[in-house]
Amino acid sequence: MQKYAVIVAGGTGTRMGSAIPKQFLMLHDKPVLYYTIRTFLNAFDDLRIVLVLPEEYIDMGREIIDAYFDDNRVQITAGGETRFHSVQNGLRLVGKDAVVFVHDAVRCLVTIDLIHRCYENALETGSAVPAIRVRDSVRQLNEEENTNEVMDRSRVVLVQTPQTFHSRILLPAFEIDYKERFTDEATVVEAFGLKVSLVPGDETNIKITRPVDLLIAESILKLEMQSQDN
Ligand SMILES: Nc1ccn([C@@H]2O[C@H](COP(=O)(O)OP(=O)(O)OP(=O)(O)O)[C@@H](O)[C@H]2O)c(=O)n1
Ligand SMILES: C[C@](O)(CO)[C@H](O)COP(=O)(O)O
Repeated sequence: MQKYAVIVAGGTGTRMGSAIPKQFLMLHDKPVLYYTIRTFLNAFDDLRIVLVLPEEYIDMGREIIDAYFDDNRVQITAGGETRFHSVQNGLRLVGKDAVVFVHDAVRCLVTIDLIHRCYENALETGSAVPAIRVRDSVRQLNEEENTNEVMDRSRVVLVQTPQTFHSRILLPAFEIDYKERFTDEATVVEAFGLKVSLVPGDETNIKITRPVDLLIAESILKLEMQSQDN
């Protein structure tokens, strides 16, 4: 089975507030993007990457690929106005009979185990959406009455990437017109009329969104590097 990872790095990182988009910030001694690409390439020898970048950062992205990776395995394309549009652009380079991982470039601590778990589940059921349980109590805001009420947290999960699908599901699903609720692939596939299957995500598979996330990622990476040394 062909395997593609569409790695979306087309955002500008407004919540991070850095001079360059967060996917290019340094984590330890390499750009955030480097770790994401490395893990996917190491997960399967025959996996190809479609890297989606902001138009104005394509040269910077290409420099990272040239410096660290086999550029025969990585294709670059330009992103769009929202994450949905960036995924749509990336999917144009994906083959028809394949398993497709769609992954946030800024979830750079993704593990090979999680990628394999998603692959196996997508082969079996057509989809795999990683998710973790919530640790905090959860409340719902009722805007109309300006009130709030507790929710049953055992019925709530936090959704991660790589969201993984057979291309025969994902490609037609992404022909749909954009809606604001399409914050991930699962919402698009559901709008296409299919259910998605959840798999256990990883606590450490965080999305670097705000400056504090970069500090957390740095600490997790340090721990991982220490455990590899021992
Ligand atoms: N038009 C966009 C917007 C986002 N992304 C990517 O989608 C992932 C998750 O998005 P998010 O964390 O929201 O990144 P940004 O949009 O860059 O951040 P912000 O919302 O703070 O501006 C990131 O890897 C980001 O680069 C993308 O490819 N194209
Ligand atoms: C795809 C995602 O990472 C799943 O949790 C998330 O929906 C991306 O959201 P963002 O607002 O674009 O960061």
